[in-house]
Amino acid sequence: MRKIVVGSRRSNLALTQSEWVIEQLKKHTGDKYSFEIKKIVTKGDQILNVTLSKVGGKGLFVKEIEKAMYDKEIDFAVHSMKDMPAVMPDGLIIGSIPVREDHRDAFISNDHIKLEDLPGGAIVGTSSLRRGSQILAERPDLEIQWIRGNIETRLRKLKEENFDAIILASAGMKRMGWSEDIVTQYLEPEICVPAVGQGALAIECREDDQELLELLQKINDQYTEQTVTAERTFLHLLNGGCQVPIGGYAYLADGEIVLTALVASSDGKTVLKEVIRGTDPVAVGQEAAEKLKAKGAQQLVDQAREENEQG
Ligand SMILES: NCc1[nH]cc(CCC(=O)O)c1CC(=O)O
Repeated sequence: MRKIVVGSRRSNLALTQSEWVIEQLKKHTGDKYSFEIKKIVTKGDQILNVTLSKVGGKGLFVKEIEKAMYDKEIDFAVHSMKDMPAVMPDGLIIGSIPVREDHRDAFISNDHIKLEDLPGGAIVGTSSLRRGSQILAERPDLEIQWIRGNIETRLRKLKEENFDAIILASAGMKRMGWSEDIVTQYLEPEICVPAVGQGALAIECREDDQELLELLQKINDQYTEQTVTAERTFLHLLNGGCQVPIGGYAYLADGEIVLTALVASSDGKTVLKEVIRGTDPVAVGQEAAEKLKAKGAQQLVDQAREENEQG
């Protein structure tokens, strides 16, 4: 019997996701394998009081985990797809993309007041440029304030601090089994295009671990893989990092991928959006990037990067 060690961040969401993946795998393994979770503290978990986009973005949550994988202290790790960098480091691959949870953002307000009914000047907490921008595009009279911390911390801050509403990923809420009584409304992509990969998981492992790769493929979901590939191709070609509001969401309809891609300014005054259809996920992602660049997306990305570098 092989013992498979799963590296996980120590947040409740990360642990829940790792446990969920182990449960799915166990349906295919019988007692051929045993599983153990090893908790790993990442840099991103340590600096929770700084704006994420200012300290280095997505890589923050995955570096330590990848080192443990190279050192063979762990065999695989479960990440939220939206926290994954566009390009994988040498020797590691995404060995499996399981079926996606809810892709939408969840709007959560005190007293369950809907987004359209919030009074002018109401304060919405988010640390996501993408969410802030799209909320302001819809409701320019609201105020966006940065809020940080894991899901539990943000929900506590909504109650205890001066926020009228916050926005979280539905997927995180649902995975924790909390959504029903807490969420005020789910924001459809027409209102708020989700983060690329939102709701999906990425299982990362060593590329030469054939035995594990074979096992992980059993819980790979083709639909999710194709749609996420379209989204990630777009993100990669825009090369925006965390510094500019970018969103992307794809679904399949009549055998075609339908990708909605968005690049915007942080104040929500400029919103560039394209809907692209096609059968090849990579081609769809490429076309979305090209069309948005033709509309001026690259200038938005470059402008945001300059502002960020100036402090
Ligand atoms: N930004 C952090 C993050 N990364 C992944 C999730 C959970 C949802 C998912 O799997 O996409 C969250 C929380 C959130 O955005 O509210």
